[in-house]
Amino acid sequence: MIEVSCGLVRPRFVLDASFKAPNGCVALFGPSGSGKTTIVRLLAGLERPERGRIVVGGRTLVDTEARIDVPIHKRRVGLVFQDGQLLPHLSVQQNLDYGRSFAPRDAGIAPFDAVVDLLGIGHLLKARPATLSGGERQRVSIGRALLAAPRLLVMDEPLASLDTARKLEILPFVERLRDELALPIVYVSHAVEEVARLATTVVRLSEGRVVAEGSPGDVIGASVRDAGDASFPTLSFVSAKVVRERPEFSVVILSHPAGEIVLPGSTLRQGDLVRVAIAATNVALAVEEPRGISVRTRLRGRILRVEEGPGPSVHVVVELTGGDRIVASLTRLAVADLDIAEGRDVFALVKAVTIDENAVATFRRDRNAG
Ligand SMILES: Nc1ncnc2c1ncn2[C@@H]1O[C@H](COP(=O)(O)OP(=O)(O)OP(=O)(O)O)[C@@H](O)[C@H]1O
Repeated sequence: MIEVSCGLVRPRFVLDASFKAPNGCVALFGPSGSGKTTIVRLLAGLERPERGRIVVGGRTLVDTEARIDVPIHKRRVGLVFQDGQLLPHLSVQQNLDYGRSFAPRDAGIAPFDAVVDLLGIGHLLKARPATLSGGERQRVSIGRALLAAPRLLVMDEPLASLDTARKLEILPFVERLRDELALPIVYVSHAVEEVARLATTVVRLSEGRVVAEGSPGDVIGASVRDAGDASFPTLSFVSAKVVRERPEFSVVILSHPAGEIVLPGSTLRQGDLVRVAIAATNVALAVEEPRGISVRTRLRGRILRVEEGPGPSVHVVVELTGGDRIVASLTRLAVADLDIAEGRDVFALVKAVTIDENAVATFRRDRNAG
């Protein structure tokens, strides 16, 4: 469990944030200046709250009333920032050793080979940071943080400086930390697709306060419409299992009670349980089964409600056969022409190529499913 309840006042900013999240990956999400990095600094001990408490895994790091303030080097909080911050004059091996030197004696010998293996950096040990790609540098900085035997890993925009291909290279490693090492992670990001993929709990911040807290589906999914952040896309989350791999087309086929889902991607394997984030703008509706159409993903469902608004488009919420909801963004003209209304049976159509691979969460262990 990660519990934060902190207040502090700066000249133009007031933080008054509380959340309680089970172990897993807790994403701090919100617009610029909402207080994400401030919470990171409080967790790491780089800053002190004026009042409040921070408890991680039953260990109190801060309690202003009880005058507890565990010093930085005893917190066992590993930090990974956007720009890796490796020591340039040292090799990868020496950078990793430097991280290991922070591991407390009673933490036992950090499993160096296991960390190197987990992050796939064994072939880089002799290299200098300047000769690594951005993705490799981030893997090394994650390794350095892990070797200090942290009890909590805090990642502040760790992928922000990487392109899509490099992000796809790192995300599976972060998933392994979450699932295989069961290391609690606090993850800061602006990118909704990263949050959709990694988070087990999302804490949404606005102006120093927690405005929503819960599962990704609840906080950034279909059930909660935009709470004042216009740049925030409406996403739906659909969970399904990979039943077939079609490597010749670089796609996999998922089975959902409402129909098959085709996903681009080469890293998913048969049997994987995945949670796919689908943007409402990428969903179309058909009132009868379409034929002779290129869209492969055609999910059966029934319209739950039509969320009227003043603009040209509306959100139509569809309850899929067998569970999960999907939101389609349609013009009001289409809604009128097709007589789209509550209770009507429809097919939700999703073009596979519109699904962002970065937003597909894979759960190889059932405890994180859902
Ligand atoms: N050292 C400081 N002194 C005074 N104000 C600060 C300081 N650091 C940050 N702030 C202010 O605190 C507020 C919250 O900043 P914070 O960095 O936590 O936001 P954030 O959500 O991480 O934003 P971003 O996504 O842009 O990184 C901002 O208004 C910022 O200007």
